[in-house]
Amino acid sequence: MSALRTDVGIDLGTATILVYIKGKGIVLKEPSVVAIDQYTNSFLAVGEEARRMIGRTPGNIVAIRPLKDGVISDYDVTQRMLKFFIKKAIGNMFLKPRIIICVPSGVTEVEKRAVLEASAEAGASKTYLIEEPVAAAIGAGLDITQPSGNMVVDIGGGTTDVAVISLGGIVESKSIKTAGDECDEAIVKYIRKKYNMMIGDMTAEELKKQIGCAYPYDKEKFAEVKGRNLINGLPLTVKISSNDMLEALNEPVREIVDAVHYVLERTPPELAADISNFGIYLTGGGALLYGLDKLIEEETGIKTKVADNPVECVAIGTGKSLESLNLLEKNLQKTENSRYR
Ligand SMILES: Nc1ncnc2c1ncn2[C@@H]1O[C@H](COP(=O)(O)OP(=O)(O)OP(=O)(O)O)[C@@H](O)[C@H]1O
Repeated sequence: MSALRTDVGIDLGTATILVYIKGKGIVLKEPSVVAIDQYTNSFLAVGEEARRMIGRTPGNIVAIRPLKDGVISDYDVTQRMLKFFIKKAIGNMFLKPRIIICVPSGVTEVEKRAVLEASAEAGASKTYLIEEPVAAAIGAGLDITQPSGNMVVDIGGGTTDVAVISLGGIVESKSIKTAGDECDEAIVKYIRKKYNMMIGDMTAEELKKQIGCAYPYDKEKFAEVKGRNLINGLPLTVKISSNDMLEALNEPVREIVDAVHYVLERTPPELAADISNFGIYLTGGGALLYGLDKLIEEETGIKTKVADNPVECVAIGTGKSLESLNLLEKNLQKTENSRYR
């Protein structure tokens, strides 16, 4: 019977949800967004379709991200969303799956419980939690089972997790609520102040992906951005430069670099020596911000590398940990669903 059981790994991210099925790999990757009709409380759209509705909905419809800031801010919606994605990814199973879900390293016991309950409600037979930096390190291809220090900086939508991992566990870490979303907000604020123009979060995110940077490009880049003129209320188009982006993103980027320093300063010397040999690995979508690796390398003097497939690292790591559930057992918090029924 056990051969029929499916093991599922989920990266329940604030920006993206990825589902990994043992033996198949990543089968689903969608924005963690739902559009809800407030009159009926029913879901109108989930995932990519709902993301396109952000900032464009009439009064009775809201497009929300229930996991904003790396925590479950709307429990009921998260639960329904998780259930929807699990069903979409695996269909109706004969045997209920075992599920490993990734959570940011700073989550509270209450938030962990909320994730476990949501998973149970979504049909898991057993749910295990794995801390995001551990999954990110495994996904980045680091051998964390050895007694040597590995540093991972996972920059997601809502949180940045900086962690030093050795022997499969976190030795030192810091989780801050500054990541991709804060960068988008910083861009919105900067453009409002400098150009008297209001742009939406999605436009800011596009701009960040196009010409955003944490370190100057060799050759300055430009992009046109459309928004609303705050003085006369009319549509406006402005040409923005990558140097604008550098200035706009200075504060959130600085907070991320400071978090790396904070963890390095508290890392035991033997492990710090390992990190300076092996380097720092950046994972998560935020790792794709141009020049962040260069900046961290310059500021710490330690070789810094963006992992392959940074957006998928956590899901891949969660998936790989399914293969060695027993080995990682001590880092996983096991919960029988029956406790929550
Ligand atoms: N090319 C890019 N340049 C800069 N940022 C990017 C790029 N591609 C994606 N991002 C950002 O990465 C973030 C999403 O990353 P990811 O999918 O790893 O987050 P998450 O795992 O859902 O969030 P969290 O770890 O906080 O739960 C978004 O803020 C997105 O704008």
